[in-house]
Amino acid sequence: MSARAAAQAVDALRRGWPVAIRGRDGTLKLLAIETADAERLNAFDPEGRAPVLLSAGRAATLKLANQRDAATPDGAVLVERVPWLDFDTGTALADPQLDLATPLKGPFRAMPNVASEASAAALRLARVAGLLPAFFVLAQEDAEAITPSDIDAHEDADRLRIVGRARLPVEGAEDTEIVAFRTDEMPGEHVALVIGQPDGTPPLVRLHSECLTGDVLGSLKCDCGPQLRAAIAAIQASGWGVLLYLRQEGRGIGLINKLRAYALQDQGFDTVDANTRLGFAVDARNFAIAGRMLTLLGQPVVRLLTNNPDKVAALEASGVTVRERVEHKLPPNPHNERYLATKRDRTGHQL
Ligand SMILES: Nc1nc2c(ncn2[C@@H]2O[C@H](COP(=O)(O)OP(=O)(O)OP(=O)(O)O)[C@@H](O)[C@H]2O)c(=O)[nH]1
Ligand SMILES: [Zn+2]
Repeated sequence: MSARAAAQAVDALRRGWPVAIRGRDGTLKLLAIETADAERLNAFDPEGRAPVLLSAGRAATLKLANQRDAATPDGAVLVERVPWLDFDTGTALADPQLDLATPLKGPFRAMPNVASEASAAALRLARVAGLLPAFFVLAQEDAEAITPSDIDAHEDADRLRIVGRARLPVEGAEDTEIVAFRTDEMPGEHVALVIGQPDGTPPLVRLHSECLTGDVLGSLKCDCGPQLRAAIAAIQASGWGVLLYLRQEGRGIGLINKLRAYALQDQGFDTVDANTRLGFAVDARNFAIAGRMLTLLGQPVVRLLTNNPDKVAALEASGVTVRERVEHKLPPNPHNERYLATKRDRTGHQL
C-alpha cells in the first residue's frame, strides 16, 4: 500500500497525463477527459478504440445506465467507442454543464464493464483529484499501475498528525489556539481551533467543511459563513470547545466540481441531483478525518453542533462518542431557502 503512488497518480491526472489502476479483475489505463485534449487523446489511443468510463449517475442522465453496474449512483459505466466519438464528444459526455448548450449526438451504448474494481477506483481517484469523473480507458497492463489499496492508504485518516500549533485570538473568541494537521501527501491542511480552556467536560465541537464561497466570499447560496461564525460564538459561550475546519470543499468534491454543481442548480436541479448528475455521491466527505483529529487532541467524547444526523453517525463510527447533538440552525435568506429545504427534505437534516 503506497499513499505516495496514489498521490503521484492524482498529480498526473491533474496534469493530463495517463495513469493506470490495477484491480483484481483487470488493469485500466486512464486519461482524464477534463485535463486532456484531442492531441493527448491521440497519443494515448492512436487507434481510436478507447471507450469512455463514466459514473452511473452521469450515465443515467444520458439514458445510458448499464443494468448491471448502475445500481449505485457512483458505480461505473463504460460507453462503447464509435468512430464519431471524438474528444469533443467525450467532453460533452463528461460534463453535464454542456448538456443544454451542446445537444449530444448518439445513440451511445453501454458495454460490459470488465475491470469493475479498477473502474470504481478510477472514479474515486477523480474525486480525490477534484476532477470530473470521466475517462478514456484502455484495458491494458502497466508496470506502473496503482491499486485501490494505494488510494485507501492516501485517504487513510490515521496518517494525519499534528504539525503545528500557535495561539490565535479570533473575533469573538480571544483565548483560542490553532492546531494544524496533515499527511505527507495531502495538499490541504486541516485545522482545529481550540477555544477556551479544557475543563474536564466534553467539549462542544463543530465539524465545519470548507466552503470558500460561503466562508470567505459571503455567498448567500448556503448557510456556511453564518454557521462558521455562530459556531465560534456558541463554543465560546459554552465555556470551551473545538471547531474543526475540514478541507472538504463542496461536501468532498472540491471547489471546481461544486461550482459545476452550482451551474446545474442555475438550470433548476437541487443540490442532491446536481451532485448525482455530475457523477458524485451526494456527500463524499470522510468524517474519519474529524475522528482522528479529535483523538489526536485527546477528546474522545464530545457534544456535537450539527443538524445532520449522518455526521453524528459518521463520527461515532470513527470511534468518538457523541454525548449530545446540539442543533445549529440559522435564519434562512431568500437565496438559500431552497437549499435548506432540500437538506431537510432529502438529506435528513433536522431543520
Ligand atoms: N456539492 C455541493 N456542496 C455544497 C453545496 N452547498 C454547500 N456545499 C458544501 O457543503 C458543506 C457544508 O456542509 P456543512 O454545513 O458542514 O454540513 P451539513 O451536512 O450541511 O450539516 P450541518 O452540520 O447541519 O450544517 C461545505 O463543504 C460546502 O462547500 C452544494 O450545492 N453542492
Ligand atoms: Zn457553503
